Amino acid sequence: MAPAKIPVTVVTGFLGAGKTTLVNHLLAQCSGTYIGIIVNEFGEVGIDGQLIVADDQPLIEITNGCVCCTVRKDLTAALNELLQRAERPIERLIIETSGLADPAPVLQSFLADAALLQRVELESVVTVADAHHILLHVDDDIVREQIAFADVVVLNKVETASPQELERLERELRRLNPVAYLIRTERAQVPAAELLGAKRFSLPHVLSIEPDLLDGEAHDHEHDTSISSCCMETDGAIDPERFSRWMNQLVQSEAARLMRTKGVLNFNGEARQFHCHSVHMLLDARPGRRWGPDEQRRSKLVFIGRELAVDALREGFLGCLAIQPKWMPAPAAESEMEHP
Ligand SMILES: Nc1nc2c(ncn2[C@@H]2O[C@H](COP(=O)(O)OP(=O)(O)OP(=O)(O)O)[C@@H](O)[C@H]2O)c(=O)[nH]1
Repeated sequence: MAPAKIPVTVVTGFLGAGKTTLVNHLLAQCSGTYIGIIVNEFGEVGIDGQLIVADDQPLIEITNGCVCCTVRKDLTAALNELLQRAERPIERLIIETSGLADPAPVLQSFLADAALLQRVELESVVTVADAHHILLHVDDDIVREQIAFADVVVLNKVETASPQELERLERELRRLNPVAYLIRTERAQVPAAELLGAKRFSLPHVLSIEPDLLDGEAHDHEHDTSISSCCMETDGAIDPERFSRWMNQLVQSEAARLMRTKGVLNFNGEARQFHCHSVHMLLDARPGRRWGPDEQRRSKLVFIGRELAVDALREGFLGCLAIQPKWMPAPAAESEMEHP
């Protein structure tokens, strides 16, 4: 008898919707299950790999592009690598796409790869929608595709919207996808049993949206090339007050251009990491895990947006160092990329 196929859940949704929060919540509920995780980030420097709490679970981070195009081959390679290097048989796979990924080519990677299809089975596509921001982006092709392809839509951050707004959002989501199972959540608190184990993926449904999906070469989606990312990194400790002041000002002054920041920070004198997020003007910072005794305490902050003022961002970030250099050095590392 052929071995059972490994169920795969694809978690998608726009920048900052709550995908990593959802993945962490699912992992926390499935501590007895050996789950392989692949996480893809838009920028060159990965942060999500550090934000996902996957202590004993195998995790591969794909950076340097968007999983739906430039690194599509990397996704298949990452899947094969996970399956090979796992210490014991993987029971389930979760793939978190970048917030700018078109889900169609991601699904294509599975459905058009005969060898992979022998081993894995798409169980469901879960799209996280941000109740606070979805209407800002709902006209973007990528967002519409993410919703249209969903088997489940998790309408997250519901505490930020009124009951009337939620009704309106749900009508909009239903218009884009009349068949998806819809769940309202705060902090992506979905019982794992509602998402994992329920086979909801429907090939006829995705083919009705993208008829040539099974044609391995087809790849006709468009990207918003005006969105780019850059990352600042430093080994110097960050002053929490300076940083908080700077970030608060930044998300307001750059509200039109800055869509997302996420970072892991080494705050001066703190034994724990600090995780900082902004989604447009919504700011969130909270302590993360303790730094390891021999771990290099490197701060990383990724910015995603339109026409990012990279020099000003770098200057602002270095201005948060606890010990200000006498001369302003180039940051330890800095990278920029544009959406292909
Ligand atoms: N207010 C509020 N914030 C939330 C909720 N769920 C998640 N967040 C916050 O939203 C921010 C983004 O959450 P993530 O889970 O990192 O979002 P993501 O979709 O993985 O983001 P990308 O990887 O950039 O696409 C974080 O600060 C979360 O703590 C929620 O229900 N309400």
